[in-house]
Formats: sequence, structure tokens, C-alpha cells
Amino acid sequence: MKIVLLDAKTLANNPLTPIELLGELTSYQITDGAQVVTRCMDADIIITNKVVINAETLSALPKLKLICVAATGTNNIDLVAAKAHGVAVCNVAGYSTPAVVQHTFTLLGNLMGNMHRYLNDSSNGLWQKSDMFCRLDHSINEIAHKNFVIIGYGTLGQAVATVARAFGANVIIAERPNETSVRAGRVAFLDAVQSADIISIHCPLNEQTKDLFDARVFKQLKPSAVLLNTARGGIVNEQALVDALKQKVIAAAGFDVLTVEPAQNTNPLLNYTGDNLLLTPHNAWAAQESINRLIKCIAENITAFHHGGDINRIV
Ligand SMILES: NC(=O)C1=CN([C@@H]2O[C@H](COP(=O)(O)OP(=O)(O)OC[C@H]3O[C@@H](n4cnc5c(N)ncnc54)[C@H](O)[C@@H]3O)[C@@H](O)[C@H]2O)C=CC1
Ligand SMILES: O=C(O)C(=O)CO
Repeated sequence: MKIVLLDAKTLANNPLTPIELLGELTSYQITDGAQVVTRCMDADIIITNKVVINAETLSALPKLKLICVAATGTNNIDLVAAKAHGVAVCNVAGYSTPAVVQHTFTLLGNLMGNMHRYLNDSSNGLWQKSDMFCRLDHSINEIAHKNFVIIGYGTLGQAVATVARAFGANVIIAERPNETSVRAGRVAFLDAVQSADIISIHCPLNEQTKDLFDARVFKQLKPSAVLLNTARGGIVNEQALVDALKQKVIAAAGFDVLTVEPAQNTNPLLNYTGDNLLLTPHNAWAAQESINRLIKCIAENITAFHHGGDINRIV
């Protein structure tokens, strides 16, 4: 079995032993789109975290049998083309749940407590200038009793909901947008976001979720709303978010993802200078424990596929 790993650097150069044991592994640190076909010409299996595999690439790789995505999100793969070419696709479900939940609440806790502003103030010597024991320059709000809306109630959405409930929040699960019927236990998308104090996005990026949060939706939100996106760039329109943050249409946002990654100098969120946005470089998943589980699970996916099984099969 010839296996090509296209972006080993995204696994933080951890040992790949479980995968190496499965076949002939060729591992590249980073691969750009133009190199994929040459590098994968003889591959039975491609492992990719974020390298894009599009229809054109798939038509140039007749030997390919499996794309094993080294991530949960599969939006870098043309799934329709993969199916048409008879190429199986699997992802790794649930490997990063504790880390993403932790990251989500780290962003949220910072924003609700204005922690980032207080940390700056402490570093800039403001505490020494106080005439009382503490500083109360920025508002501090609790997560408890807030309407906490989940968009995408899968593995991560459910895990975030559990922790939100533990904080005492009132968890509301949003129905998919444009659904005419609302499932039991869910609230219609617009009603949910209108009532939200906190919104946390955990759905995949696809045709239905692209620009799900645009200027029209931002207008429906409370001015006190906090928006978290640890899912995918592109679900929130970045210019609309910047406008909403600037004009105080919403209070704050915590984001781990951008529409184009790595970040580009022209990205509206990078160029936004207000301090009501916290931005991390798509590393919510990247706890060492997640990476260990990820490598192990990639090996399990490949083994299952090789034996005719279908763990984590998307296509
Ligand atoms: N920032 C990071 O480091 C990470 C980001 N992710 C992102 O988080 C996403 C979710 O991960 P999981 O919860 O593990 O996946 P999952 O597949 O368990 O859950 C996704 C949920 O979204 C729902 N969904 C699908 N289309 C929807 C729509 N149009 N509107 C609302 N909901 C919709 C699905 O029904 C499912 O319940 C991934 O697709 C990935 O893009 C995942 C891991 C790490
Ligand atoms: O697993 C995912 O989907 C991530 O975004 C991390 O690579």
C-alpha cells in the first residue's frame, strides 16, 4: 500500500509509527496545490490535513483509492468528485473534542470577563495607579443564565453545550437555517440567534453554511451578543463581522478560523484594530493529546479501509 502524507508539518512532526507500519509511507512537510498530482501519482492513499484535493486533481490520479483527511472538517476535499471517481474519503471524528471545548471557553471567558483588557492594563502599570484594591475599568459578565446558542449540534456542539450547562447557561440549539420544520428540542435559526447572548458555531462549512452570518443576520442579534467561531472561516462573512464589531451591532467575537488560511495581510479580521475581537491561528484542536489521537485514528481508518471496513467514511 503506497501512502502519501501531504502536510506532515501540521501534525507537529510527531512520530508517525502507527501509519508507517501500514505500508510504504512518503511524507512531505508541506505541499502546495500544484505539487499534489506529481507527488501522489503512485499513491493508493493520500493523507491530507488541509491540502485541497479538487476535481481536477482527482481526475489526474486514477490509482487513488482513499483520501484520509487528518482532520474533522472535510471542506478541502471535493466530495462529489471523489464519489464520482470512486475514491473513498474518511475524516477523523471527535479526536479534538476536549481541546476545542477548552479553546471555546477560553475565548469566551476572556471576552465575558474582559480578561484581555485587564491583562493589558496590568502589564501597562495601571494597577499601581489604583486608589483601591482592584480595578473595575471594564465590565465583567457571567456565562450563567445567558442564552447560549449552539449552531451545529454534532460532536463539538454537544460537548460545548454540556460545559455551557455546567456554567449555568440556558442552552438553545438552533435548527438549520431555512428549515421549514423545527425538530423537537430545537429553535428556528432566526429565533435562536435573536435571543442569543452567546453564539457558538460548530457546523461544517458547506454550501448551506457559507456566509450563514452575514450583514442581514448580524442586524438580528442583540448588541450585547458574543459570537464564537471555532468551526470554519467562511461561515461568518468577515467584512460583515468587522462592520458589526466596529458599529457595536454585536459586543464581541472570538474566532479561531479565517476564510483563507494561512491568514492573508488583506484579511478584514486581521486589519481590524478594535479590542472586541480575539483571534487565534486555527489551533483550537492542537493539544498534544489531540495529535496523538489523530495519528492513531488515521492508522485505524486506513486499516479498516484496507480490510473492507468503513470507519469514519464520509464518501
Ligand atoms: N478549529 C478547530 O481546530 C477545529 C474545527 N473543527 C470544525 O468543527 C466542525 C464540527 O466538528 P464536529 O462537531 O466534530 O462535527 P460533527 O459532524 O460531529 O457535527 C457537525 C454538526 O453540524 C450539523 N450541520 C451540518 N450542516 C449544518 C447546517 N447547514 N446548519 C447547522 N448544522 C449543520 C450536523 O448535522 C452535525 O450535527 C468541523 O466540521 C470542523 O470544520 C473541528 C475540529 C477542530
Ligand atoms: O479537525 C479539524 O477540522 C480542524 O480544523 C483541525 O485541523
